[in-house]
Amino acid sequence: MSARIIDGKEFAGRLRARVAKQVDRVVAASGRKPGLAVVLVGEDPASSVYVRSKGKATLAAGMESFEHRLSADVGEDELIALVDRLNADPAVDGILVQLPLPRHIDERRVITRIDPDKDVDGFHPVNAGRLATGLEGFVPCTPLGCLMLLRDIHPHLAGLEAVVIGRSNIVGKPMGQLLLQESCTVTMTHSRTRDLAAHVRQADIVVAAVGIPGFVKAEWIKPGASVIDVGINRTDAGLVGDVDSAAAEVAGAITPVPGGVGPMTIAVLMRNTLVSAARREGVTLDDDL
Ligand SMILES: Nc1nc2c(c(=O)[nH]1)N[C@@H](CN(C=O)c1ccc(C(=O)N[C@@H](CCC(=O)O)C(=O)O)cc1)CN2
Repeated sequence: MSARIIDGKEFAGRLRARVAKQVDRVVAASGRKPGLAVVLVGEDPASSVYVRSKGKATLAAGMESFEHRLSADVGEDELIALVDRLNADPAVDGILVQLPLPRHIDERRVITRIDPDKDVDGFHPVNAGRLATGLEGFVPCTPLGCLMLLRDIHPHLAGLEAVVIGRSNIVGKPMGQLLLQESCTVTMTHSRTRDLAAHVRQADIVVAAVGIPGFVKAEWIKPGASVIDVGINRTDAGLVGDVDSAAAEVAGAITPVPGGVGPMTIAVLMRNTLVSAARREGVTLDDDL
């Protein structure tokens, strides 16, 4: 049996179209477009591509894009000063500092300086706490995108066994929280989990976010399970995920790499930016976001 291939690119396109349709509500209420500020430090080629894509997607949605490119040797204090200016700028609804940052900059200090109510990446500890306690805040884009794909496959997630592989603050931990909120039975695993295969074999849902090419083997997957592959690993063979490609013969549904989770990250960022602007301006949005 071959798995249904989950077309994240197509799903993301539809989400971006729904966002674009509702931007006018903020414009009508406030006389201004929602604004997203993206900060890139250095010239990492992949990060440069992602930042360019974010700028293009922001403009395509009818929102304002503010791009700040700083040299790789910028001082931490200078970066913090920029974040402070963006926090205070009324035209900016969302602030995103592209990661990873150069090693001389303390990523945590920068992230915690962003106003939590403009933190459309959902990385600030206040937003992590809001997610963990069920309060309204911002949820990191990649795991929220994964959840949207999963909800599409499983209209009833409650009671399903979910295994998350990876415990990063950006994907693994928030993914676990989101699945828990959906009443899944969640097992958090990582590279030091004993007998990972045994955990994965029990899972109706597997989310792999470890950053190791082909780490999750096809024979670990329960037949019919839904597999969300968050890995984007650059190898000699091109871009590959964290899940062995043969898993598509066993799973019920699986995300491809590329074209699966990746495009959802930027689409959800557009969604979070619109939501931020709507909250700040007291505008009500449709539930389909
Ligand atoms: N501040 C942030 N930094 C980073 C985030 C983030 O959400 N916020 N996530 C990643 C990078 N990222 C967005 O920033 C991102 C990664 C991948 C894709 C994507 O569409 N990937 C394509 C493949 C494109 C390629 O060739 O690389 C796909 O999977 O189809 C979009 C955004 C780390 N940093």
